[in-house]
Amino acid sequence: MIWQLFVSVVILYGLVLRWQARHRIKFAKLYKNDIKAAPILGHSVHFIKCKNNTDRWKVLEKFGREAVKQGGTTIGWNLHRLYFIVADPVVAECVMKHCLDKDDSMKLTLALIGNGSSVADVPIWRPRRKILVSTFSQKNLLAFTDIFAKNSDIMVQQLQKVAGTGSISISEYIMAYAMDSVRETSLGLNANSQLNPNQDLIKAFAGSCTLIADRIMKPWLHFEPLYKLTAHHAKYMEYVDTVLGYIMEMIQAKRKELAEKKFIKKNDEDKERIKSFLELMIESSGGDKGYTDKELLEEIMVIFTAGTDTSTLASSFASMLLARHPDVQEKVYQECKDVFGDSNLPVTAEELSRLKYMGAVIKETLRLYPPGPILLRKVDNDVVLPSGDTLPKGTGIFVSIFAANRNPRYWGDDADQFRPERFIDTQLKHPAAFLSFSYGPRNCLGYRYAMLSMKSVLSNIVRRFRILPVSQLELGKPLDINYDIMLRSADDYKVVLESRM
Ligand code: HEM
Repeated sequence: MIWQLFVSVVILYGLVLRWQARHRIKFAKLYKNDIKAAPILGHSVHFIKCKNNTDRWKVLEKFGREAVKQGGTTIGWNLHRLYFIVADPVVAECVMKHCLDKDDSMKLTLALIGNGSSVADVPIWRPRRKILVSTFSQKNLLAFTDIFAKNSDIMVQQLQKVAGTGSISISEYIMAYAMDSVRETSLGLNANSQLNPNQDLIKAFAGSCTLIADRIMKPWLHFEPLYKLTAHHAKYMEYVDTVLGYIMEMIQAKRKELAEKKFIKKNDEDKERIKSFLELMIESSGGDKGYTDKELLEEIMVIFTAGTDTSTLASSFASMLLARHPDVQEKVYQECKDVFGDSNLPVTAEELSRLKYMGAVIKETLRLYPPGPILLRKVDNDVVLPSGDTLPKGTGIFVSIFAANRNPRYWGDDADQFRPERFIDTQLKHPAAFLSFSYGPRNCLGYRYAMLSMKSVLSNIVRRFRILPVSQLELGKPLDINYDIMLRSADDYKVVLESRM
């Protein structure tokens, strides 16, 4: 009797879910996907078979490529949840304009970022985005170039110590540079972790990001009440408390400093001082009447999380690609010689703006290896697609930046080849054809910051070192990649540096 009751409840629940999903089921029938789906599990069956993140990435890549094969879009079922998979710029432009809410999986970062603008729901995000935009002004960014120049000089001094000693993992050095630059531009603190690497904040920040990525890839850790019982959660909270405690102290100190300065007349030195994101956010949000300490903490965490790993990965991938394409590296080197001559002075914003070919190398790197290869959003209201079909509320959006950036319809038959000239010779076929920094009202705010920072790093490396592959067999070959919510090198970013001096 109990058994029959249980079966009846399960069947009834299934019917309710199906009735709720009726518009999505109708929509799904309009799209073809040649990748087989299993009953109940849907396409998520392909993830169950994966042994590690490399296997998971292969499945995700396959879905993106399937969308391209089917004309730019396809669908995928994750249990009863429907995802609309997009690898076409025209459709991407539409969904990224109209679907601004992030997928629920982003909520797994809650303890670290809270309601920070990169993950917040639209009503919280919209006013915060306005404040953030004003802090990324051209004037502020150009002032940050001095910080990038100083820190990238320290980075090459560290690299000089290991040049000529065999293969090194270049991302370790670039990550230390990025942490110092982000910390200095966001908090105004010159912490110099490149010279003192064993700092609690650095370890705790890196540890918390690793644990978030690990959790996102393990669906059994997604259910919050159960997750809270695990050792994983305990370790994560230990890291989070260290990071947030440190930044909160900095916020309170800055508030105190600003309150004391209010009554002192500004002198010339004060006017020329570089203002950090923290100070700019306090001012732009309305000073004492603006952001609370908690809101400031959340927005600083956005800059930390959005700004460190992304540009570290891009500069590290670019270094590996330069090692595998010596002809491209030679052109970058010649351009650096034209712009900097024999100067060993810190780079300036004006000089960085003249590095056009290097700009193309960075974009081509980001096109082929976008640090965030997948973008997940959700549909809160029905959206009419360019095809005239209605994308129903409740559907998930999976934009495969990786596949769209390699879509041959927009990039030609050599779309998988590393060819920086394509960013110099030709115009984009569609404004959303290059999606690495996303597109639309919720795109990346750090684009210009990242370009200045990456040019500073790469110009300093290329001027001082010849970057070589670990083996001659790697020459001209694409990179082997891995995934843990970010695209990573499967070869630990290994290169060999040879001093040019
Ligand atoms: C190569 C480097 C970078 C890449 C490839 C990149 C890419 C992205 C992507 C794909 C998004 C998601 C946008 C969306 O959901 O549509 C994003 C958001 C964001 N990025 Fe970046 N990013 C980079 C560097 C940076 C840096 C250095 C900063 C800050 C210093 C930054 C700040 C932000 C912020 C604030 C957002 C949230 C925007 C919003 O939700 O309104 N990014 N970025």
